[in-house]
Amino acid sequence: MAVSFRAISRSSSTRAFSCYFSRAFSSFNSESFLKAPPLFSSHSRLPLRPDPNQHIQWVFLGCPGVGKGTYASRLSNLLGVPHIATGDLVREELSSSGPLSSQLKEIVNQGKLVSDEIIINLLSKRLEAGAAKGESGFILDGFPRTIRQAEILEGVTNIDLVVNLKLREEALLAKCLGRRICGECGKNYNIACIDIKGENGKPGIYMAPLPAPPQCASKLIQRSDDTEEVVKERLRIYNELSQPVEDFYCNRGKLLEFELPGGIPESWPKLLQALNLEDYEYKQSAAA
Ligand SMILES: Nc1ncnc2c1ncn2[C@@H]1O[C@H](COP(=O)(O)OP(=O)(O)O)[C@@H](O)[C@H]1O
Repeated sequence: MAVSFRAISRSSSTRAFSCYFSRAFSSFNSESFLKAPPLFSSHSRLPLRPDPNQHIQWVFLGCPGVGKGTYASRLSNLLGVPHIATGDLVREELSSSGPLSSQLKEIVNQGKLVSDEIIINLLSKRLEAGAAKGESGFILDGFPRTIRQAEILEGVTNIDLVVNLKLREEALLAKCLGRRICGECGKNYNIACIDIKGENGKPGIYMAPLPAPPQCASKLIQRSDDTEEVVKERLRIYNELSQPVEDFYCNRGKLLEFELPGGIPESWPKLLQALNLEDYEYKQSAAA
């Protein structure tokens, strides 16, 4: 099935982009963009076991530091679909010696967004590579971030579900500043201990640090854009651009809002419950 770009050629503002994306996606095998019914039904009370044949096209939205990567990656393991984070694609490009590298470095280190054109080019290459390996479905993390990206995505495929992760503003900065990554295996850890007291009817929130195991502890690095000044700019830009994207998916009945009640032990079971999913391995290890 060929990807049709007609749907995104409705206005002159999107026409230029549709031409660009016709080229960007021209060799892309649209198998990875086939529509499939959602995995869960909000009316069903039965917990669903992940079905390996199920095609999933989900998006994770949320502020920098909210934990999109953590939860999207856990769900991707559970559901057997790739977790595709546009931030990772940007960082891979940054660490390469490709022509885009120095241009991207300046943008990312200022906390600004990369152009829609560059980001979709990186994403379409990643999807093409995945389709060539037989990947099917995806959980997108960090895309779309602008209304234009959302419109373009909607024009080329059907997104089944958009999960909007939310966390108290006070915790976001601390979480970004505490983030550490293993330079070898790429796993994320966090040294911040967040303990916000409840006030004015708002519940408190406690998020324990996520320490690195011994094999990663000596190899921890901090992202160059996780400095206070840059994180504040990323949060400002996110807050400025996110509302129209949330409205876009809300109007289409695809948005699931999820307020994180705490760290992973509190949030993961509740998120699964909201998605009507069960993680049998996690249940067993938690009960042990
Ligand atoms: N969809 C996107 N559109 C534009 N730029 C993006 C997008 N996704 C990632 N980037 C760039 O990569 C950087 C890192 O992204 P990410 O790891 O998702 O960080 P964050 O913690 O800010 O959500 C962003 O600050 C931005 O420069």
